[in-house]
Amino acid sequence: MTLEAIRYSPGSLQILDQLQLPEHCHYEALSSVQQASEAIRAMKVRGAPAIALVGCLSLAMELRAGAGGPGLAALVAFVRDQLRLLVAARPTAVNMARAARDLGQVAAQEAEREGATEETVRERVIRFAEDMLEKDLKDNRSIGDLGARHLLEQTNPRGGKVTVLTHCNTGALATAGYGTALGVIRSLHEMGRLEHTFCTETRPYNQGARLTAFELVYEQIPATLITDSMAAAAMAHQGVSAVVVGADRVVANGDTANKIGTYQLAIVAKHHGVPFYVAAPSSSCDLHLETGKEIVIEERPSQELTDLNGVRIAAQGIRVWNPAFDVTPHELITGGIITELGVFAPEELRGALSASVFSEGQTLDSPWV
Ligand SMILES: CSC[C@H]1O[C@H](OP(=O)(O)O)[C@H](O)[C@@H]1O
Repeated sequence: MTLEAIRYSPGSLQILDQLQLPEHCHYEALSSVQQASEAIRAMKVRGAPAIALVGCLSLAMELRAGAGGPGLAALVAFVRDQLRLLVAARPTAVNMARAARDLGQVAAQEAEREGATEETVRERVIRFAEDMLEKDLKDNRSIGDLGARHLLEQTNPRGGKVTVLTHCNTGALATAGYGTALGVIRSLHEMGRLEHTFCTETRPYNQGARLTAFELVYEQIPATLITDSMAAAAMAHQGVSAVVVGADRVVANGDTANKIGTYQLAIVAKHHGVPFYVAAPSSSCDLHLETGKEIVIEERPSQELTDLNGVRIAAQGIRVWNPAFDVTPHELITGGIITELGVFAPEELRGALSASVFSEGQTLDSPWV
């Protein structure tokens, strides 16, 4: 069994407080959108898919408790207002914005249905949010298996094992379970084809050292922790077969926003001829944006860089730049973009996804919320 970032049953939502990992496994109960928004902003829960799941399930909790209304129009307006609050919590990952658009559509469409009541609107939205959990887990298993098979074909035709380098945390702690890039590593391990994993510590939040290392040790997957600055040397001397990272937003031309440090990994991988993969569900793809230049990059508080476990490690008075993400140009994504629908070259993405990413009646430029 993998670790659970989210524990949900009708009427109960808990998140594993990832600020306390790996020392303490503390689950925090959430019962409102405001609480979820604050937990997401504080990065108690993080990871593009997990952010969307916790946000939507917190709205389900409120609706199950009878929030919103009275009247259908007021209820739909309430749903949309709550979703906007969640989308505003962290701007770079697209998953929450996509889920907000979809949930808003579900509420509005049900409210317009002949015979609709407040109860049926609440039920439709709750069910959509709950179904997201199972879909994410199913998508991640597809991403893991499709990515593992593609990576093996591209890097190791002789049937041996491969060594993969990954960045940040893209595992069970960033999703409903199994993970995206870490899902590929899990699938390689299950196939008996994983020689070793290198995980970068991923300063300044240390998702790699605190979360990915925790998941890999927990499941006894062979892995070595390295600093972000060791990645080039690892690719030069440690037999790295491929780099696989996650994504917060993949745009139409394949440019990808992901955790800060991803861009330089892609440059180093290119230099060493190491295939560079992005693993992400289609819900992390945003065909509304043409290139990565349009992606809003979140900047986090300077204390997250200057302090470590509440102790200041940087000189007082120094200025800080702390972007949480960077953008990797599509031409550096040489292995491909691994989704639950298949593995695509960046130039194939738009055609492959545009027919399937948008729900009925959505167009390429449908507004998010
Ligand atoms: C499958 S998680 C995708 C993505 O989210 C992480 O960012 P954060 O920890 O700030 O939420 C990281 O960029 C992962 O690659």
